[in-house]
Amino acid sequence: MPQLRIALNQTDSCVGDLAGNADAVLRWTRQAAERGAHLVAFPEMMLTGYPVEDLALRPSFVSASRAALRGLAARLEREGLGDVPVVVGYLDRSEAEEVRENAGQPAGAPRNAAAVLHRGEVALTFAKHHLPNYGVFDEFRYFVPGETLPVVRVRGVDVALAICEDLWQDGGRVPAARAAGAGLLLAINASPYEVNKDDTRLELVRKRAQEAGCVLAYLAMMGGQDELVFDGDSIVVDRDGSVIARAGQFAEECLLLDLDLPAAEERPRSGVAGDGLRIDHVTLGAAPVEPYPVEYPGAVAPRMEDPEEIYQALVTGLRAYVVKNGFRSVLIGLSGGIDSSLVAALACDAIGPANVHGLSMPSHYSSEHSRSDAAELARRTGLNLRTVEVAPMFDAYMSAVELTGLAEENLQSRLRGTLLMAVSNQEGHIVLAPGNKSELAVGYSTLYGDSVGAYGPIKDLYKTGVYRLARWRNEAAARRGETPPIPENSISKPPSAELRPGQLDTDSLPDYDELDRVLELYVDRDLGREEIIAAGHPEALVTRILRMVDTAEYKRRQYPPGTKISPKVFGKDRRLPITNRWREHA
Ligand SMILES: Nc1ncnc2c1ncn2[C@@H]1O[C@H](COP(=O)(O)OP(=O)(O)OC[C@H]2O[C@@H]([n+]3cccc(C(=O)O)c3)[C@H](O)[C@@H]2O)[C@@H](O)[C@H]1O
Ligand SMILES: Nc1ncnc2c1ncn2[C@@H]1O[C@H](COP(=O)(O)OP(=O)(O)OP(=O)(O)O)[C@@H](O)[C@H]1O
Ligand SMILES: NC(=O)CC[C@H](N)C(=O)O
Repeated sequence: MPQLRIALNQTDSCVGDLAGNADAVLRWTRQAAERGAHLVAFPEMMLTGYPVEDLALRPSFVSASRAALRGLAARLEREGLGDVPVVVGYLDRSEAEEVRENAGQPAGAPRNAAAVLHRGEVALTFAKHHLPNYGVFDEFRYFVPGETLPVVRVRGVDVALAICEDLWQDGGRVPAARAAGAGLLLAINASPYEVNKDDTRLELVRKRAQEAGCVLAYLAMMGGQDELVFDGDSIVVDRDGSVIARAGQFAEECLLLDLDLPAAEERPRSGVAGDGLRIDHVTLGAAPVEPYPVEYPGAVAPRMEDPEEIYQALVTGLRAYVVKNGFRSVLIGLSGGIDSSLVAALACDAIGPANVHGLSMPSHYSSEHSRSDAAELARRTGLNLRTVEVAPMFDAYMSAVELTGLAEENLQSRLRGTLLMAVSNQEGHIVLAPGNKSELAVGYSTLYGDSVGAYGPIKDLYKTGVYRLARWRNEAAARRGETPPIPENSISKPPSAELRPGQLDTDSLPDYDELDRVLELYVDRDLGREEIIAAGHPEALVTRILRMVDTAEYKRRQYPPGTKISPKVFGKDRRLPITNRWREHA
């Protein structure tokens, strides 16, 4: 049986940074080649970053991506790496020639593509066959599908290739790989993180390997792009579905693996492999390979439990947003409450406490513990804290305009928002918005007040989840013998916006346990009022919560982007009209 040493590079890339991403491909390829790899692979759209959204519609960007691909092939050859085939995702457009073969595709339409680079040339290109068009994906808007089954023969093994969604939908490249007699199916992916999705992916990959009848290598992207986090977790499974190797979560790494694979038939199969996919077969001349001293049998990296996994996803998303947008530091309004404290802990873990700045902004109604808990948080984490009193500004406003009730309450919040933006402008930190998913759902925040900011690290985490993660982070620190970052009082005291004397969240909202249970059904599962009541929730409560959610759409639209961790983040996953007279409730 021929042996193939594959290098699955579970790497990060940055959207639009063609030069930087090409450098990364070169760097990782060199390392893999030095370790004797026969086939090197990178994630979906590695060269352009993923998702490129409407950049796909800009011909200049498509041309630049194609040029970068050719440049990369030439560079690999120049640097002595040309003999190792490299599979890399990029943005392409359909060619006139292919249009004739794939009847109906418009010439020049963008393609979510990948190429095999070898000996200075682009040896083979292909496009994703199944395009995802749900949730955060809009690939029908951008791409035309590929209609081939790409197969490369490397050291006597036929390797069929696929891109992400090609595995998620039935038919297409998976059965075609079997029909073509492939010895390995290599799928390159950019699969956004969601809670429990690692389990779904594992089951999917096992099932598809059995259907394809060969070893399946699932290479995942790692990193973050705007609201999306890519958690890594590349997997290789045998044809019977058993796991051979699994990479770590939330880390860039090369999964290097020796595989014994069936030798390809002498004459490559040709024609249509199934589902109308034409086999596009290329035999790559393999370089003579020196016997290599080390073996790479494959290992399964340990899995994280849920709270740790979610916490790491939030850290990864926040770090990626800050760093990729060219910032070094963040600014947070610190109230001593649980939301801003958790955001501060995440920020300290993402970019280091020296780069985290907190502003305590007490007003007339702020409690003493709002100051002391913020100070304690700073002491525990080492972040930079300063205090700016809001009261004098508030008094100046109140002497200029007559404000009462909510207008007066919200003024404090807006003064804080203005202060945060002023310090951001002055010192160059980006402001983090501390709103959680429960607050966003029911509109429990002040427009241009506590909702100001560039990024919302916990916007997809319900309040009950905020408590869970805060406790987990403190316990994890204690287990390691470190100081737990979040003051115990911030976790145990009742939540309050502190905008009027003695105000508590429970004055305006149901108990968070109850609220979050209903929100999960309405927001995340799209159930209607009757179904939610039938699930055992009191009618009056359901009506009240649904009304709050429905009337807060305008606020959510103005909320900053933030890390997606659920299957339904507010924004791309859940798009509702603002002007909307449909109500579930009477
Ligand atoms: N459909 C629509 N499309 C566009 N705009 C719409 C709108 N409906 C109202 N509006 C506008 O929205 C305004 C009302 O929204 P907004 O000004 O936010 O004020 P509002 O939602 O009335 O009050 C803020 C709420 O957030 C609570 N809260 C909780 C936690 C923390 C904080 C904090 O600030 O620290 C606040 C606070 O206790 C209060 O209940 C209206 O004055 C109107 O101009
Ligand atoms: N005294 C304050 N100093 C600085 N920032 C404040 C102050 N009061 C409120 N804020 C800002 O407004 C945000 C909204 O307050 P909110 O009460 O919703 O959150 P929290 O105080 O962090 O947590 P909790 O809701 O559990 O009390 C805070 O997270 C914080 O960023
Ligand atoms: N990039 C893709 O095609 C991703 C779609 C796929 N269903 C996933 O979430 O993993």
